[in-house]
Amino acid sequence: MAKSRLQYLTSYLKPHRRQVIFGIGILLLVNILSVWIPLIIGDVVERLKITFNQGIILRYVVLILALATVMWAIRMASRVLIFGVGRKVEFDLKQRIFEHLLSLEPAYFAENTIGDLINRATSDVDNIRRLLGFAVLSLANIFFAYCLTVPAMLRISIRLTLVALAIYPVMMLLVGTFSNRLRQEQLDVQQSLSDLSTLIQEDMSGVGLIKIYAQETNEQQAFSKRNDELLKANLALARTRNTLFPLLGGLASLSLAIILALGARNIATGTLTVGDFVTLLLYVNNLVFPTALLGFTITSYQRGEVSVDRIEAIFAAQPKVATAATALSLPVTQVRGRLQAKGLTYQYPDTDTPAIHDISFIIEPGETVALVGPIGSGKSTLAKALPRILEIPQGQLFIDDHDVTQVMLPDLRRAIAFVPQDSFLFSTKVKNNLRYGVPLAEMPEIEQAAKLAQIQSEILNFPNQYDTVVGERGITLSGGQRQRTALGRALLIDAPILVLDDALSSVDNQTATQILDNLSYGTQRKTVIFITHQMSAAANCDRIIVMDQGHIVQTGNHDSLVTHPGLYQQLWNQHKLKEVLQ
Ligand SMILES: Nc1ncnc2c1ncn2[C@@H]1O[C@H](COP(=O)(O)OP(=O)(O)OP(=O)(O)O)[C@@H](O)[C@H]1O
Repeated sequence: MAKSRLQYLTSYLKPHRRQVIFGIGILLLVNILSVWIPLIIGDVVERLKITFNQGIILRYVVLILALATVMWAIRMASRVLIFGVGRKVEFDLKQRIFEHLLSLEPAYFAENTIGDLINRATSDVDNIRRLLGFAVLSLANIFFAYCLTVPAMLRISIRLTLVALAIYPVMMLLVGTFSNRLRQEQLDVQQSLSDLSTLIQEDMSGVGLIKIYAQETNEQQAFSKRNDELLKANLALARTRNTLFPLLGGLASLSLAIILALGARNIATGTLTVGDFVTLLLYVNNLVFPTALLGFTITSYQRGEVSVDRIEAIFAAQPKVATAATALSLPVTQVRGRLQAKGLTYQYPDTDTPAIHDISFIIEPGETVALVGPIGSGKSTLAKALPRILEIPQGQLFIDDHDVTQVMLPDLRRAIAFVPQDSFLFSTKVKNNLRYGVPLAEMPEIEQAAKLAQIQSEILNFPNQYDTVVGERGITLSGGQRQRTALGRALLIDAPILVLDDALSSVDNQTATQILDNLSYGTQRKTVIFITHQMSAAANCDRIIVMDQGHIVQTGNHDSLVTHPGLYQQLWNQHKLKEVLQ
C-alpha cells in the first residue's frame, strides 16, 4: 500500500529522531514555564492588593526575569535544534534525489524535463525543509500551548474560558475551508515554477539554435507567458493567504477583548479576583500568538505536502534495467569479447512494431564489424541493447556465452564501452574528460588513448594542451574533435568490446579508417562494432552487417557484399555517386 504523506515525512525525520525529540521535549519545558509565569504575576497582584511592599516586588521581578531568560535560552535551543533538523533533511533529500536520478535510464530524462527535476531538487526540497523546521516547531508549540494553557484557564474560570475560546472553532473551520484551496494554489505555483525553469534551461542550452532561426522574439513571448502564469499563480496564492491570515489574527485577538469585557464585569460582581483576571489575560495572550501563526503554519505544511508528492514521484520511478538477484560477476580481465544474439527483439514502449526483430549473429573476439543500413533501420537500438541501456528480454543476447541479463550490470558496462553519436563532454580540462572513466589515470595512459583516437596532435595545439578547458558540453571544440575526445575517453577504460554508435560521423573517412585500424592490431585489439553511414570506413572492416527495418538482411565482407545485388550494393553505389558529385 502506498505510504501517506505523513508517513513519508516521518521517514525523513527518522534518522534525526533524537534531535527532534530533544527539541520538542525542551519546547514542552518552555511551555510549562509560560503557564507558570502568569500564575506568579497573578499572585503578585493579589499580594500587592493586601500590602504594597517594594521588597516583594523586587523578588518577583528578579524571579520573572530569571524565568524569562531561561525560557528565551530554551526557545533558542529548540529553534536551533528543530531548524537544524530541517536543514539535515534538506541535505539528505538532495543527496537521495541525485543518487536516485543517477540510477535512472536516459528514457526517464526524455519524459521529465531537466528544469522540472532541478526545481524539485531545490525549491520542493526547500519547502520540505520549511515544513520540518518551522511548521513542526510551530505545530508543537500550538499543541503544547493548548494542552497546558487551556486546563490552567479552566481552573480559574470555566465560563470565561469557554466564552474566550468559543472563537477558536470558528478559526479551525476557516482553516479547514481554505486548506484545499491553498494546497491547489500551492501546487499551481510549483508547477508554474517548474515550467519556467524548464524553458530557461532549454533556451540557454539551445541558444545557438534560437539565434540561427532568429527566434528571440518568440522565445521572449513564450517566457513572458510562463512568467505571467507564475505571477498569476503566486498572486492567487497570496490573495488567499492574505485573506485568511489577518482573519485568523483578528479572531484570535477577539478572545482577548472578550476576557477584558467579561472579566472586568466579574471583578465588579466579586466572582473573579484581580490576580486571576490578570493571569487569564496573560494566558489568552499566550494562545493568541501561536494561533495567529496557524495560517503560516498551515501554508508551510501544505506547501511541504505538495512538495512531498513531487519528490516522491521521482523516487517512485524505478530503473527498468537493474542487476538481477542471481546475476554473476564477470571481471573485465576475464572477458574475451565474444558477442552473440539469438532472436534478439526489442520494441520501444508505446510503439506498434519492434525496432529490432529476431536478430541473430555471432561476433568473435577482436573482430571489427560495421553495422550499416538506412536511417531508422534499428542500428542504434541494437547498439544500446548490447550494454543493456535498453531493457532486453532474457536469453537473447550473450557476452562470452553469458546471458547479458544475468551479468552484474557494472561488470557488463565495464566490458562494453559505448560511444554515442552525441559526444557529451564536461566543462572541464581535456585531460579530465579523457580520464572520466578512470579518474586516477596518469598522463602517459591519457596520451596513449588520445593517440589511438587520433586527437593527440590537435590537443597539443590547444592553448593549454591537455589542461585546456573545453567549455560547457565541449563548446570550444569542433564536432570532430569532440567525437575523438569522447572516443579517447572510451578507449582509456580499455574495455574488450567497443561500440561506436555513429560516433565518428564528424570525422573524415581517412581518419575514421585510421582509428579503426589502430583498434584492430596489437595489444589494443578489441571487438569493435562500428555503426556508420560512412561506407568507405565500413568497407575496411572485417565484416559488415546490413540492417533494414529492424532485420539483418545481409552479412559478409565488403568484397562479397558489393558484388551481390542487394541493399549493401545500393548503399555503396549511392556513396560512390555522392563522391563523384562532390
Ligand atoms: N526512444 C524511442 N522511442 C520510440 N521509438 C524509437 C525510439 N528510438 C528509436 N525509435 C524508433 O526505432 C526505430 C529504429 O531506430 P534506431 O535509432 O535504432 O535507427 P538507426 O538505424 O540507428 O537510425 P539512424 O541511422 O538514423 O541513427 C526507428 O523507427 C525509430 O523511430
